[in-house]
Amino acid sequence: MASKKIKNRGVKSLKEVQTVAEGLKFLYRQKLLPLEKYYGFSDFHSPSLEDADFDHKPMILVVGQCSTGKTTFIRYLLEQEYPGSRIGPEPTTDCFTAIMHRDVEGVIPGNALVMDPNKPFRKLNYFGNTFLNRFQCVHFPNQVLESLSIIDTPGILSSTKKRMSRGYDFPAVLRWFAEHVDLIILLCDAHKLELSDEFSRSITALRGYEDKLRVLLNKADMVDSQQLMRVYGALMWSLGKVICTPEVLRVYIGSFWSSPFRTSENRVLFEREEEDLFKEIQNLPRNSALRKLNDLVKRARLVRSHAYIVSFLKEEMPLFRRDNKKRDLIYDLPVIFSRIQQRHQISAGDFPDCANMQERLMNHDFTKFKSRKSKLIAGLDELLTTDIAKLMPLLRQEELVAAEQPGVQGGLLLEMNRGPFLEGNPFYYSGPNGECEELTEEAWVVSKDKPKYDEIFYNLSPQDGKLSGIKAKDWMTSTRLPNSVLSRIWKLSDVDGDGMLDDEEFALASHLIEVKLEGFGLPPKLPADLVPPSKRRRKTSSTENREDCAEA
Ligand SMILES: Nc1ncnc2c1ncn2[C@@H]1O[C@H](COP(=O)(O)OP(=O)(O)OP(=O)(O)O)[C@@H](O)[C@H]1O
Ligand SMILES: [Ca+2]
Repeated sequence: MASKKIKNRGVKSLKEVQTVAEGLKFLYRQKLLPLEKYYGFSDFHSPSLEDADFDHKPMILVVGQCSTGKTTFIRYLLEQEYPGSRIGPEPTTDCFTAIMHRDVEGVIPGNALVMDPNKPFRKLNYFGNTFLNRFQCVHFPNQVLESLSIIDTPGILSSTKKRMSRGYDFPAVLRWFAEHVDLIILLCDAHKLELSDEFSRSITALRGYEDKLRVLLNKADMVDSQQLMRVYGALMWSLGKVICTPEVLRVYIGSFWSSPFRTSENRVLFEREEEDLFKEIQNLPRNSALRKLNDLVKRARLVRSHAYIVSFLKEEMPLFRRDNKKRDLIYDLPVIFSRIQQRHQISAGDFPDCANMQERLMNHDFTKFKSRKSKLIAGLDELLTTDIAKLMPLLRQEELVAAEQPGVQGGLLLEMNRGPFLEGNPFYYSGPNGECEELTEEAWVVSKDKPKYDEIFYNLSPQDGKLSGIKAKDWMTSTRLPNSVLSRIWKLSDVDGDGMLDDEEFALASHLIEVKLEGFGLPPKLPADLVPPSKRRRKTSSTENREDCAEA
């Protein structure tokens, strides 16, 4: 789905805007940005927003401790390794990597990336050179990436690894990304759940964005059910200490890679979980406008509380003995917070983290703060009370249009709801019209093992030379490969799309399973030399006149 690029059309009032993104940009520039600048919001919280922040495709941030399987998960989702990625038991990823779509493959280093006005990363400049040396964008053609971008991150160090300084504020960078992405996927290792200090600090940085946070309890097939329950409990308890709303956190349990499950014990659970997760990812583009609106409202509320805090501190400063007063004010900040909350009827949730704010305030000269400017605050109140509401009809309209779109396609998401591997839609599969390969002279790669596969095929008692989807599924599931992979194999093997496998299609499926078990990737489309001989056709000028070619 093409992302909508909204040009700055010189909109003068809210009535003129045609899209939600355009409206949000207009409101931001008119009513929020002046306030942010006036009260030095970016010195305390996050840099100001730019047009690219409202236009970009949905983004997913993948975070987690070292070796929890972040890069593996991304490869699984894309069905493709990204250029330069490394996977291994030792800490491997040391860069923040934005994985994006482009027709040509390439890498853009951080310093150049923050110069590009069309990418939403310009403000990362703020985190300095050490960070930029650890930031890059890799781009290549991939169907999933046509509708979303993914951010791979360096592993959060676990307690046993010696803590080394990163040279940049890792939690602050995470927080910046958390603010700008649509979904945060936090991976944890069910097999080795030891949560470190850096983990707690990083999770704290995600506070306020819990609505985007999903936890993946990965490698869950490596432990038995009883241990899994214990790990799940321990995880929720640890997260509960750092995140205020652990009960609403969605945890997906499974093993998110294309290798077979270690045991079949919880297979059905893992499969359902993965299906739910993939559905959520698939729907990201549909919910993108609403998410951007939500984020702007959240930001506006924080800006409002910031304005009250800063102007309060300014007004409290005396002419003399300022240092003492500043110290007292910082010490009293919790009390000041609640006084402002009561006086202006602002909910505590709109306020920044108090300890963080105290730390930041130390480095500021309070006399330089600005006092209250009622006009600016009134504009902001108007934004929150009436302007956003005016965008609602546009939002509904966009949601209706988006609901018609298929959502994210490609990679493992390609075959969602297809083949006999998902409930509710057991055999439906519309054949790939006109995708028959042209007749080639190439031999069928599967031929040499066909007798071996035939034996299994006939043992499964096919009817009229074909194996039903249910029977084929039972057999394919016994390989313990995840359903998402088997579903892809099904799609590739059921060449004529009749929801059944004949002997050749079965041999092809078995061949692909072996390929997968040996650790190779699946082709996105069946290559010519894999198409079963009886399914090979010659392309003629008239489609009706397709002539079946005899077996070689
Ligand atoms: N679902 C899984 N089940 C079992 N092992 C897995 C799973 N996913 C990944 N692994 C293994 O875990 C190790 C770490 O994987 P990977 O490099 O993807 O993790 P990472 O989180 O990206 O690590 P880093 O933080 O170092 O970048 C690899 O050896 C990989 O093969
Ligand atoms: Ca990695």
